Amino acid sequence: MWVKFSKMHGLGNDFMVIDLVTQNGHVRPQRVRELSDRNFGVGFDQLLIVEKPSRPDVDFKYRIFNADGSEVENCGNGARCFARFVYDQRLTGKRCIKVETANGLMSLNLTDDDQVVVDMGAPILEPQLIPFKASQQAAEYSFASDTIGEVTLGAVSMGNPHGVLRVDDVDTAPVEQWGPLLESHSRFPAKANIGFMQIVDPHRIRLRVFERGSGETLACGTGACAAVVSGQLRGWLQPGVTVSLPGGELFIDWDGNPDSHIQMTGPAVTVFEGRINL
Ligand SMILES: N[C@H](CCC[C@H](N)C(=O)O)C(=O)O
Repeated sequence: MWVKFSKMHGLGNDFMVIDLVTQNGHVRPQRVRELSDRNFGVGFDQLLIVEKPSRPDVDFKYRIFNADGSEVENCGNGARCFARFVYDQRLTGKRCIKVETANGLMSLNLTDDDQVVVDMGAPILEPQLIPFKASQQAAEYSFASDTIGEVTLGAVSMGNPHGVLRVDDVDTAPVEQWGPLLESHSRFPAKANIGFMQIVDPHRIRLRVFERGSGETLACGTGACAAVVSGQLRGWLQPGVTVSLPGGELFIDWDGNPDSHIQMTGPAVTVFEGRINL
């Protein structure tokens, strides 16, 4: 089934975006893996699918697939590109767009200065909902890893699971070595995205993220939210944080109340359009 697609990115975290509202197609994990290949396919970190919503008070359904073909609950950088895509493709004339994901509802707002503000919802901190194996909820957890030794991290879900480690310098952090080990650690029954966070000051961090199902990416929106939540809960950060990722900067605003929603602000860029046999 030939379909049109857009190739987009949010700070270098790159996506293939397909409208299955006006086009027909079915997503198969094996085909996702083929298309995500940067030599034999289009190449992307995630595939984003636009579908008709399942409820009348929502504009679209937003589905996300990692490069390995796994379908996941949320993608922050993808949400900004989703909003830009449905507006530019004239699937909606709205600049405030409500979408449903596997994690629930999100509001996406296209601003006049070419940014996108996303209401990312409230963080999920209860271990069993992250999911993370722990006897009780805490701001950080320490446990032994056979290969790494003692590990201390924060555990936060933004609909998708994240582990957040503090490091002195992201440039020398063991992302390639520890990322895959912690991504698949038994304490994360659904695996996890692993963030390596350097505290610059109470309103600025540097961050690298080894993403579940895609490896290290140039930016991770849910990872930025998880890192800011973890940093504030651990007393290192104050509300209103600029997150500097290898691909650029996001602004993450959370007042520290566990029930409060997190607002993420950042860019979304269309690189090219194409046609592909899905
Ligand atoms: N790899 C993530 C999904 C994409 C998240 C990331 N690209 C973002 O911007 O939030 C996971 O398996 O939960």
